[in-house]
Order: sequence, then C-alpha cells, then structure tokens
Amino acid sequence: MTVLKDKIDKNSRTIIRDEKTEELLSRSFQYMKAGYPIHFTGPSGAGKTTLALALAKRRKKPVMLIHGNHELNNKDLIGDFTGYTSKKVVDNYIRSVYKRDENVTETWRDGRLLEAVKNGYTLVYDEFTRSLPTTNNIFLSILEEGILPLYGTKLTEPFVRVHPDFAVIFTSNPDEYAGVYQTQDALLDRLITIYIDYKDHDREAAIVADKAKINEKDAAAITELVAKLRNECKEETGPSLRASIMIGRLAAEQKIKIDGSNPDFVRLCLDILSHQVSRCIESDEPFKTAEKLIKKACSNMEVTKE
Ligand SMILES: Nc1ncnc2c1ncn2[C@@H]1O[C@H](COP(=O)(O)OP(=O)(O)OP(=O)(O)O)[C@@H](O)[C@H]1O
Repeated sequence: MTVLKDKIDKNSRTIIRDEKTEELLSRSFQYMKAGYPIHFTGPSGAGKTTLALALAKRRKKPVMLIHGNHELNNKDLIGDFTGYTSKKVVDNYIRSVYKRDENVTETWRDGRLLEAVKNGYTLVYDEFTRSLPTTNNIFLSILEEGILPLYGTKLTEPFVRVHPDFAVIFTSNPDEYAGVYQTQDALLDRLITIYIDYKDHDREAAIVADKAKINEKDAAAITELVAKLRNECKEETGPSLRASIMIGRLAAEQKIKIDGSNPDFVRLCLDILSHQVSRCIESDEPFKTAEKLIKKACSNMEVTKE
C-alpha cells in the first residue's frame, strides 16, 4: 500500500486584509453589532466563505458552521432523539420480596442551530440557498421573534429563546446557479445582503502570491491569464481565484517555471482550466476551443525575468 505523506499546505482560511476587504469587514461588523444578520452573495470562488469566517472570528464568540444542502432538515438543525437509556433496579434483599423498578428514557441530542442559539454562538450558514426554503423558514422566527420553535420534536418546551449574543452570517451563490433554491422574500427582507464580486487583479495577485508562496509578478501573470479566460465565458462564470491559487501552488510545488512558453506550465494550465472553460463558452467543440483559448492566453502571458 502506498501512503502519500507530502501534502500541499492548503491553510486556506487565512485572509489577506487589503484595504477594500478590511473596509468591508468593518462595515459588516458594525451592521452585526447593531443586530442585523449579514448575507454575502456572489459568484463561486469570490471569497464569501473566507469573509464570513473572518467576520465571525471578529466577534470573539464560538463559531458554528453549517453547510446548506437539500437534505438538511429540522432534525439536523434543532436536534433529535438518538435512542433510549434504560435503568433497571432489582431489589431482592429480603428473599420473600421481589421488587423490580425499570425506567426507560429517550436520549436527546441538540442540533447545531439549537446549540448555537442557546449558547450565543456566531453561526455561519454557508451556501444556505442549497437547503430547501421550507428548512430555512425556521430562521424567520429566529430573526423576527427571537425564538427558535421546537416543532416536531416531542420536547415539552414549545420554543427556546435566542441568546442575546447569537448572530448569523449567511453566504449564497446567485439564483441562476445550479442546485440552489430561490430564497423566500420574507427571509431576504431581514438580511443585509452584500454582493461580493471577483477582486481586481492586484488583490487577486496578492492572495495568490501569499497562498502559493510565489512572487507577486508570477502571481499577477497567473491571475491575469485566468481573468482573461473568465472574460471569454458567456454561459456560466468561468475559472475563479481558486483556479489561480491551484496553478500557483502546483507550479511552486513541482518547481514548474511560470512561463507561457514552458510546455509543463501550459500542461498544468490545460489540466486545471480546460474543463471549467469548456463549460462556460459557446462552441460546437467546447473542449477543443477551450484548449485553444488557454494555449493562446499562455502564449500572450507576461513572463517574469529572472
Ligand atoms: N481575502 C482573501 N484572503 C485570502 N484568501 C482569499 C481571500 N478571498 C478569497 N480567498 C481564497 O479564494 C478561494 C475561494 O474563496 P472562498 O471559498 O471564500 O469563496 P466562495 O465565494 O465562498 O466560493 P463558493 O461560492 O464556491 O463557496 C479560497 O481558497 C480562499 O482562501
């Protein structure tokens, strides 16, 4: 059996605090302090989750993370009975008396939302529009009435009061993305929704340089190449900052010179970008066209002189 030991250090949650990011974080923090839930929406890979986690950390309260998906239900959010605990006492101390006492109780496990609401955590609900709108309805009572109803749980209490320190940050992809549900207006109406778009080249390059541990010029060459290909996209959003980080990291890891005339570098770009680019362009032969576009973008690439 082969055991792979060398891992690329992803450390993907450290955030680069450029001026715009810092300003956005401060603004959002003020809104949260005033009691409003924040909702970051925007294309895939724009940095919404990274921002949400950085914002949550700033509150200095424990952070609970939930990922939206269509199977998420009230049992995951509120909790469920997980089984039975039984206790039996047989008392036969006096031989002529036989006494038996049996007690069976159900065991309850708090769901993640209930735990966060009760203890005043900061909840990051990532990609919440991937959950069914009916599942997300529970947030209406939390945000409006400050209670978490315990419906369908057989618990004796009808609801739990929301802890004053509880706060929630949502992230989502826009409605046109596959696999997302349209959010009910009543919920959107209660959130401060901030659109997070792709960053400009300089900010992307700074992030790639930091994450891939390469110099800024090489990082800028990669982000420019990826941005050029993204601009070719008509159908869907194309390759994101994530693709740039992948190229940078793998090039550094495998000591591939970041140069559009280097066949190894072109191969790396083709492997990482072809599929994504082929999905977002209009062409009868999307794969061939994507490969052509990537090779062209590589040949036009600015190369760092050593
Ligand atoms: N300000 C930043 N500092 C450091 N890294 C960042 C920053 N913004 C984005 N990134 C990096 O870009 C990549 C994508 O970010 P993230 O996962 O937050 O995007 P997203 O918008 O939540 O994407 P998706 O919608 O696909 O979940 C990650 O590798 C992340 O580390």
